[in-house]
Amino acid sequence: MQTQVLGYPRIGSQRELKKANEQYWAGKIKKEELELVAETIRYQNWQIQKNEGISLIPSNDFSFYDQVLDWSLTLGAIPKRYQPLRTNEGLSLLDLYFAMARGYQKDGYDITAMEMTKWFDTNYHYIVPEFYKGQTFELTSLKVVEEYKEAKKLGIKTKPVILGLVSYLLLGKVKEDSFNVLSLVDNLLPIYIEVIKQLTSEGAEYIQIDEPFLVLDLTVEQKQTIEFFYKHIQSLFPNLKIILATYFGELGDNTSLAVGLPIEVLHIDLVRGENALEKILDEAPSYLKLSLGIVDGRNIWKNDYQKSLALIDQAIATRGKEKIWISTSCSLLHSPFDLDGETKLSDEIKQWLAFAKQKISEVSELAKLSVNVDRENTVSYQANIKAHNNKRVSKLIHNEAVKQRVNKITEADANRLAPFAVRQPLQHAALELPLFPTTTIGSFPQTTEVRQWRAKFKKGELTAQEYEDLLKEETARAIKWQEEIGLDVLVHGEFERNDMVEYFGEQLEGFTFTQNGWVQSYGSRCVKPPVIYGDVYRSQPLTVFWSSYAQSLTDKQVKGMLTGPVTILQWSFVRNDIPRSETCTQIALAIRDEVLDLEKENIQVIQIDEPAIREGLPLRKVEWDSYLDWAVRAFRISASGVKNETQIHTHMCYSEFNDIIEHIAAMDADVITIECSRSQMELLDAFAEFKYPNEIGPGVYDIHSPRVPTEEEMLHLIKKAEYYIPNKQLWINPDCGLKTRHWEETEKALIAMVNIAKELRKESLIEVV
Ligand SMILES: CN1c2c(nc(N)[nH]c2=O)NC[C@@H]1CNc1ccc(C(=O)N[C@@H](CCC(=O)N[C@@H](CCC(=O)N[C@@H](CCC(=O)O)C(=O)O)C(=O)O)C(=O)O)cc1
Ligand SMILES: N[C@@H](CCS)C(=O)O
Ligand SMILES: [Zn+2]
Repeated sequence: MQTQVLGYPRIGSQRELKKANEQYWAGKIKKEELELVAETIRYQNWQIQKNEGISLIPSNDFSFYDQVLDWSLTLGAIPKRYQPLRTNEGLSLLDLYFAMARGYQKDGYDITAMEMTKWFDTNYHYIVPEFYKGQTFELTSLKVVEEYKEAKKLGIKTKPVILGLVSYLLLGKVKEDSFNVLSLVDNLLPIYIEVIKQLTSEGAEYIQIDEPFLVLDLTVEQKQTIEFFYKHIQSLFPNLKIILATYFGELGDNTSLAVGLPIEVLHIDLVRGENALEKILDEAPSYLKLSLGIVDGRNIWKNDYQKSLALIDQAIATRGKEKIWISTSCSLLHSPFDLDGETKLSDEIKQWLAFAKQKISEVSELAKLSVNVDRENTVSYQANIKAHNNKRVSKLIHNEAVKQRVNKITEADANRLAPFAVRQPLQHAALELPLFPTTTIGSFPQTTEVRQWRAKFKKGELTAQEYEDLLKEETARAIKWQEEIGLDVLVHGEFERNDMVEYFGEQLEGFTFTQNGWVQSYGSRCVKPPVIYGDVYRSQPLTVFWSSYAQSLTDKQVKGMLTGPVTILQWSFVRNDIPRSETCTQIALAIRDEVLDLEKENIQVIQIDEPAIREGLPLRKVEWDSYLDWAVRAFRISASGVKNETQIHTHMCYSEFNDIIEHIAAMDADVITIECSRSQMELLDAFAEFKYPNEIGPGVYDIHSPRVPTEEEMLHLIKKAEYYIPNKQLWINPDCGLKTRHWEETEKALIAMVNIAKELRKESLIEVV
């Protein structure tokens, strides 16, 4: 049986790439040292897969920052503003690449970064290609060819991975003029041909072409272009064996298109599209090989061999074993590296898990078992069955009280006492805030010191009291500084949190967490998603201590700061034995309890962050309503227990709102703060058109860049916001939390932001007079 892996985690088993990248950016190591780290990671990844006996190992799945940005550089899709860097002889292609990802503000240059957005419905972010009318392309980076050659030298004949032409175009954003992005196909095609030519002449037999858009709704023109592309490539390279990789969902109405393409292998995601197998087996022509993506690349649960083998058996019975490959559902980019390194997980839970390294063993084992007539008597099969049986009956997982509480939720539990129109004046009277109230989104810089205190505390080098005292000092400093600069609603700064989801996961029951289960979120930034293995509940307050402490230091309002149920769900590894909606409701009840405890402690403004609500939207539109119904309801359950006077905020970033605005409104938060500056306030369009009734804080500056915005820039954005939203509804705040920033730029930016609010208030007084 042939096996393949669609992609392997590239951050390194100990996040070596993250550390090396950050050192390179800080000028602490040379390019050669960074490249050596990268080479070592690639070598190790290939070796791990080879040792597991994977038949087709990917190359070009490594990336210094992001695979879509790699592809933009390969194709020469470099926005014009980077032209001065291209002609600067002191800068390498790698420097240009990092400048595109992160912006370039030094040596007299001030060039903004390219936009970043969510990779489908994952928590991974890619760099959005920018397209211009009539844009031309040129082969600029040969990374894909070089990495193929590098593996070949090591004796491994890989399958290079590239992004399909239509998916690449659809991932991008049209800039300046509005035009049909498919009009660029003719200009782009020659570069694809050139890349494939170079790869095949180096000996590449297989190329994996990723076309994830095939699991989304496509227009007729998009479908035709996909067909045209593959037919064209196959006519030019008749000996090339194309593996067409689709993932993150079912092919659905694109099935006949996909199975009819002139390709060698069609890869399908059987984790997300288990029910689609029959249709594909029916429709696929007999010569087509099917790669079954049976091992989940997006979760950490051990594969259920019994269930997987039933599907594999069905496929083999229909097509014969020569036509069936075994694979991961998608790239393992979304999985942590290696379970073996986890020494603190309970043995009971650990036996249910598999990280990337274990997942490739599963691919290999499944391939072997699928052709073994005596599989039931093998050690690997027996061990797998035993682990799953243990899980099914484990006392760790089920909690009757939680299930009963979920069943008893009433409509009233999901509704505030009075509508917003009644709540708003009560809140204004209670909070006495000025026009254009200023606030921040929650986190302040997580400095190296703060992270080191936590690391030392975890290693036992600081006592709990010492750690708490240091965090108290940091919080007190932040409160004092916010008071000094004149912010209206203060935050405690989130210094005690390692991450806005992991922190909650560490304290809630039904969750466990890992020591080293890092997954890349963007560039060098990683997250360690907690693991939800059982029914969730709150056994003790989660945040009350820090919010109350901060509130005790000031007469101004301090916002309580919580992560919402949908975001906790979305950014965790979620149990797969009950529907996600049920787990989400359990989390909502836990957060509701916390909201009520904060209110009891006289916290009058409480923010429940839901940045992931948009990202959780199913890829197919037909499934949107059902998701939005339970997701919005979960938020409402978490927020609705409070008095009318208590002001509930929510926050969202990286989100387009146009198509879900009525559901955002249905969340009924009193104030929503959103990331808005990079779209130059265009995101407000949806709120204006919908006549969104509640209050809004459109972000007035981009927090992802160290660049300090000028007062003029921010003022310009607020003036634009006023065009969309009446100023009585407007708040002034940055785009998102400031945890990734340094204090130096944070101070300058926020002082400027507060100044502008003061100016605007003066202006509005003059207007009234
Ligand atoms: C808002 N975003 C978030 C997303 N998902 C989340 N789960 N959380 C988010 O905040 N998705 C969408 C966006 C993505 N944005 C970000 C932004 C920033 C990060 C980030 O900064 N990640 C950190 C890791 C954060 C963390 O967990 N830190 C821990 C451990 C820190 C650590 O590495 N310690 C060192 C020792 C410390 C030292 O000596 O310096 C170690 O263990 O080796 C902590 O603070 O305790 C990152 O560094 O990548 C992610 C997503
Ligand atoms: N409260 C969080 C939200 C990030 S989306 C923060 O400020 O970091
Ligand atoms: Zn945010």
